Amino acid sequence: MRLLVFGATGQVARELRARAPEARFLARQDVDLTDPAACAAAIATSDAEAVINAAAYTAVDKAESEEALALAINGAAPGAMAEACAARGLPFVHISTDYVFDGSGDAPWTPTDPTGPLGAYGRTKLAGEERIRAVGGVFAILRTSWVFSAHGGNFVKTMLRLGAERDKLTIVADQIGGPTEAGDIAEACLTIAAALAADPGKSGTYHFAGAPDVSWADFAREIFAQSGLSCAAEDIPSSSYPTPAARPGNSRMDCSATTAAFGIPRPDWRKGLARVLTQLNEGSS
Ligand SMILES: NC(=O)C1=CN([C@@H]2O[C@H](COP(=O)(O)OP(=O)(O)OC[C@H]3O[C@@H](n4cnc5c(N)ncnc54)[C@H](OP(=O)(O)O)[C@@H]3O)[C@@H](O)[C@H]2O)C=CC1
Ligand SMILES: Cc1cn([C@H]2C[C@H](O)[C@@H](COP(=O)(O)OP(=O)(O)O[C@H]3O[C@@H](C)C(=O)[C@@H](O)[C@H]3O)O2)c(=O)[nH]c1=O
Ligand SMILES: [Mg+2]
Repeated sequence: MRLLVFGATGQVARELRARAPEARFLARQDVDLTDPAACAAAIATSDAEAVINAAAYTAVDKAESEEALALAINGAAPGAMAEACAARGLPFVHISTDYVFDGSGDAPWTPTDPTGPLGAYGRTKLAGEERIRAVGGVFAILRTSWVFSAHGGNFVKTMLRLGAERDKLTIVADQIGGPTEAGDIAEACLTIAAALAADPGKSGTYHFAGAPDVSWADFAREIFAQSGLSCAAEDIPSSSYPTPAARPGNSRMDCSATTAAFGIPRPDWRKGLARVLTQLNEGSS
């Protein structure tokens, strides 16, 4: 299937490139997502059979002071992409986030649960979702969480850096979610694009996160254990780690509809972590 992908350098985009090298990947210099008309034109002039958006504004704390820019990239651009896809009947796969939820309770969020973002990044990602759903067409919004890979900036690479410098780190233990390897997300996007082309009736909003659900502190301990770093992770509450953006406490996501519709189970992130650490040791970062 001929694919057009927005994004080339990000965590998920790089994993898509590794799995679908023949696809067309649009980097920032090809199409800037602050220009919705350029996003639409790239689709209108393409011979692609499906479109994946793997680009976004992902700086959670910085978004608090740059919400207009984040909204252009995470809201207006995906809306323009969805319209251009719908005009041509092309399946559109878009990635969203657990940060659209308010983090209350401890039950896994289902795709139809009420949203309530706590910060600017989550608000702008929700705006993108809402524009895509309003357009309709053939689409899947895939909400994922806590993405890591050997490339780019992510929690695993932060912990490897800090864990090599320090004997002990204090890590929040009251935010619970599913770490997700970017390679697993790329695979899911490719499967979903093909499934949507075959059955447009599968259009909708879906969840995809690695299992099991853990705290960031649990995640850090597994990173230190698997990498052999002798650094302790001490549990702290979020209140002891103030950040510009508030993050959800409960980021657990119910992924059962994704498994039912597309046959994709929740991947074990501990295996994904092992693969990423191997890649990093081989020096492919
Ligand atoms: N990272 C995470 O933990 C999570 C991410 N997500 C979602 O998953 C998706 C993929 O995220 P991830 O791979 O981590 O993203 P990254 O932060 O690794 O990469 C973001 C990508 O978006 C591109 N981009 C940003 N601004 C623009 C712009 N103005 N014009 C063109 N391209 C732009 C970047 O290009 P450049 O390199 O030029 O800056 C980069 O390729 C996003 O939708 C994100 O919201 C969901 C849950 C968790
Ligand atoms: C470095 C560090 C972080 N933390 C905490 C802060 C935060 O609550 C948590 C994770 O920090 P990060 O800044 O890596 O995470 P953050 O950038 O908020 O990650 C989010 O990114 C966006 C794009 C998403 O969509 C989300 O799913 C999620 O992955 O760890 C500590 O408690 N101690 C530390 O030493
Ligand atoms: Mg971050």
